[in-house]
Amino acid sequence: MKMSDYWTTMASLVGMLAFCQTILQLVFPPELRLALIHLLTRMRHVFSSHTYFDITEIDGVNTNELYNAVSLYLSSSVTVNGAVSSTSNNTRLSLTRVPNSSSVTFGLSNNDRITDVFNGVTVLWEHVVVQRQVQSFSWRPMPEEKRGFTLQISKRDKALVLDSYLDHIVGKAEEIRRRNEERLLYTNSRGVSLDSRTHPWDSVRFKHPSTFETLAMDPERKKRIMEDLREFANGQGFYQKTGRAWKRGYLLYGPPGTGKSSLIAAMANYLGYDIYDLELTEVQNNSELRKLLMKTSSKSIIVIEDIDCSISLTKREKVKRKNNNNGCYDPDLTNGSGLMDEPGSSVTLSGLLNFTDGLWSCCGSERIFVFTTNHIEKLDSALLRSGRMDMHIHMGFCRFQALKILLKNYLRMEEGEVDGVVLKEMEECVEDAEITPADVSEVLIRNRSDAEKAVRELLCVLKERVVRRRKSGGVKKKKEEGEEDEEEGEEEQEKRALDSPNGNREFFGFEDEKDGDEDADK
Ligand SMILES: Nc1ncnc2c1ncn2[C@@H]1O[C@H](COP(=O)(O)OP(=O)(O)OP(=O)(O)O)[C@@H](O)[C@H]1O
Ligand SMILES: [Mg+2]
Repeated sequence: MKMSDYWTTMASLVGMLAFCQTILQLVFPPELRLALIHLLTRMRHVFSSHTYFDITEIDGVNTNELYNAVSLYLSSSVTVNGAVSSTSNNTRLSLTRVPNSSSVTFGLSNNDRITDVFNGVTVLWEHVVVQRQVQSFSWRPMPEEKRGFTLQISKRDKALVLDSYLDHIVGKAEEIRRRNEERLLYTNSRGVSLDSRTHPWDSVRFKHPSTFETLAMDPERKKRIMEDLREFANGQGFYQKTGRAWKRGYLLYGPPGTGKSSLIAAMANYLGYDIYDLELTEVQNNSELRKLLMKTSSKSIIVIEDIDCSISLTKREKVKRKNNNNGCYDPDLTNGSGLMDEPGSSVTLSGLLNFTDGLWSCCGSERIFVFTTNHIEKLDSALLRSGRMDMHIHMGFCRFQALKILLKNYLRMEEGEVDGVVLKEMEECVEDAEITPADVSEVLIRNRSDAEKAVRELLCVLKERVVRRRKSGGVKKKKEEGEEDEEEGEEEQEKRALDSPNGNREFFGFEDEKDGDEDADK
């Protein structure tokens, strides 16, 4: 018998069995009917070219996590770009909105089907809902309906499901869950009791609109950061294999208004993480800092803004001056700052480094530390040393690529829609103008109802700034260094400072400090 004949015969047999099932439902009493239906279903499955997997909502008495995961997963495959995909037009969708979420999710209605394609294999999902038989007594009341998903997959592709499809579904569902839930912004306040019962962090809903799409930044750098974040979030296996704590540190530096806080918000929105905004000045000592860390959840970003303004670092430098032994100061050998003078009285650099680096940083997992500063040169070399913060990101003045993103954000103007001559002029002067994205935004917001006017005014502002800077000697005639610009210079400077111990001292302002001290003494 030919293969095709074989399958045709099988298909007619399966069809016949299905027909018998329907007849049975009409003719026999319920108990007998149920038993025969079971028998016929089994026979149908034996002769069918497909394998079936049942995923019921309640497994014994416990809720089946896989059911919820499939439900969420299918809700995402139903909506692609807002359009209904991979379902026939007849498919009914149910709409749900979970508490604390602003987004609506689609789901498969009762007894409807949907196809999904994974690694080139098409599978069929059916949402099976049947009425549960009435229970006379139960310790745990069951829902009236018995719900489950049936996955139909070709027998030859069975291994695929067991190997990777279900893992894929669980991973995707987790991602959707995080995306749908609203994120929280936590902050610490002074004097909160840190006993085991109270929560030292206050939280509010975090609804910052900043995303990587709206962030005005060079697209290449943006892409690199996004890849880095994605790799981190998906890197559980890597961190386990290499024996590293599953955490990552970013140092964002640059002038005010260049988007450091906006980048943090974009990171949180991108990964769906909560933010812990740690106010270091409110933390009384290292042990309080440690307790705060212990009460953060995983999948979170722990932020310390303006780290150079933190009291601990200033104190540390004062102690360093007192203890200075011919400039051979090593922040890692001493235990940091004011500790020696005032034990336990304040947060010290070593306490902070333990917080990010030491054993305590590993309680919990999947955490990102972000420090920001306007003055990287004021930071202690111990914080900048390699291995401390994994990525140093310079947020600089607005450049042409970033400017175009801002025009799109605020005026909805694509590159082609702006007058070519004006755009060219902007390109020529934007770097010399040394304008922050915040200042550009301000001009655009002010004139957002009239895009033409906004662009004209922005060009005037840029030109004025260039003229002003030229007068004050801030702009060189023409950059002979070509593209070797200031940003590169700053990063180079940072590297050089770290490489050389003497350079280090200058770069991190140890020389300036003397003046500062003298001022203070006066
Ligand atoms: N790179 C950017 N992309 C998009 N918007 C930006 C960017 N930089 C600044 N802005 C705009 O300027 C405002 C201030 O930016 P933001 O608070 O992120 O700057 P910052 O670098 O954190 O400043 P500070 O050092 O003062 O904390 C933001 O609300 C945002 O609208
Ligand atoms: Mg900020």
